[in-house]
Amino acid sequence: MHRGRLALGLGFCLLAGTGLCFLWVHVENWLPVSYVPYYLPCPEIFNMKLHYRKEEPLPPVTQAQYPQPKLLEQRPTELLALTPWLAPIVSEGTFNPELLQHIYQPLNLTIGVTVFAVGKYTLFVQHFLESAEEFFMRGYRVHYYVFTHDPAAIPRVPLGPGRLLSVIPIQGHSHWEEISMRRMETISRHIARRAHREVDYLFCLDVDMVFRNPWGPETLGDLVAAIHPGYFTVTRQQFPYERRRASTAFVEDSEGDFYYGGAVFGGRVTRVYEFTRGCHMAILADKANGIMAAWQEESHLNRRFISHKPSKVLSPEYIWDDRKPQPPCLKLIRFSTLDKDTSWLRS
Ligand SMILES: CC(=O)N[C@H]1[C@@H](OP(=O)(O)OP(=O)(O)OC[C@H]2O[C@@H](n3ccc(=O)[nH]c3=O)[C@H](O)[C@@H]2O)O[C@H](CO)[C@H](O)[C@@H]1O
Ligand SMILES: [Mn+2]
Repeated sequence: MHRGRLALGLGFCLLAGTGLCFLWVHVENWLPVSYVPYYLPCPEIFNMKLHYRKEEPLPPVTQAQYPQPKLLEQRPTELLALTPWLAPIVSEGTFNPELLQHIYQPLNLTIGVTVFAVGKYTLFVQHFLESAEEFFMRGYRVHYYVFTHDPAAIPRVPLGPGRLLSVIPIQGHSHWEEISMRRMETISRHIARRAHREVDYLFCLDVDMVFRNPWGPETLGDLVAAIHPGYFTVTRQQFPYERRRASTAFVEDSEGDFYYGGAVFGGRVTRVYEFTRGCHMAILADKANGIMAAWQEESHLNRRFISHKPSKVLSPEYIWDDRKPQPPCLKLIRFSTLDKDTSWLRS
């Protein structure tokens, strides 16, 4: 009698167990997959629902051998106007501002700008915003996003009609490299959470800079890069790319088009999302391997622009440096880095 009950009980347990296993296999297929490699410093990004678009991202360009395009290819005072992949290189004289105004003004676009002001860099915000109000996308709707550890330190600069300022609190970091590199992560999250609903295009700029001449709709494009003022006359072997194979930002001697500056990039908000997210992932992979690229996020940006070509390139008019004299090939300077006391600022 006892044996019979035991056998029945065991049989029931076996049946229930098999049933539960079967159910689990099916339910598991429906659960969202989460990839959380244990070693990553910020694994939450893998669990966030960041994809809000339906389009598929463009596949990366695989390595190809071709001669380096030279900005000063023709005459010393004339800049190249087209890349080998047919992206326009924007400089004074290559576009008609009135015509562009007629085309872009009716589109009622909103242009976003991200700037970071952490630590002593809050000192730059006033001059940056005042000069942007004078020269940046005049007559367009503009939304400035200022990321800072200290919102009280951000001055309330008077803004023109249709122009908005959002101050977004972020965590400060003790190392300037970390502050600078973390921008890729913060920007991609900010687009996913908020900016994709608020702006059509987004420019990501350094704050230690000022606008000196008009920056208008000629700069709008899907994915926009700016040629670094320090390297437009040298060969690609001399570009300060990351040259250690251990880094995800590694670039071969035979690769590279222009050396782009980390202080200016942008494009359509969805493309900037993909771009910053890709750079952030590469930075995380380097971190996991205990490596920091030669020029931090600028190295990752340059690596990514080799395989994901910009659709528009801005000449150094859009990213100059006050410490350099204006060369004859640049008819005007539109946006420039201030001569700053770097060691004091970063201390
Ligand atoms: C000439 C030169 O050396 N250029 C490099 C340097 O650019 P920069 O000297 O332009 O770097 P930077 O000191 O302007 O830092 C970049 C930006 O990060 C923000 N920020 C940075 C530090 C800080 O304590 N608080 C803060 O808010 C701020 O918006 C600043 O504009 O560093 C970058 C790496 O990031 C790139 O490698 C550049 O090639
Ligand atoms: Mn800077």
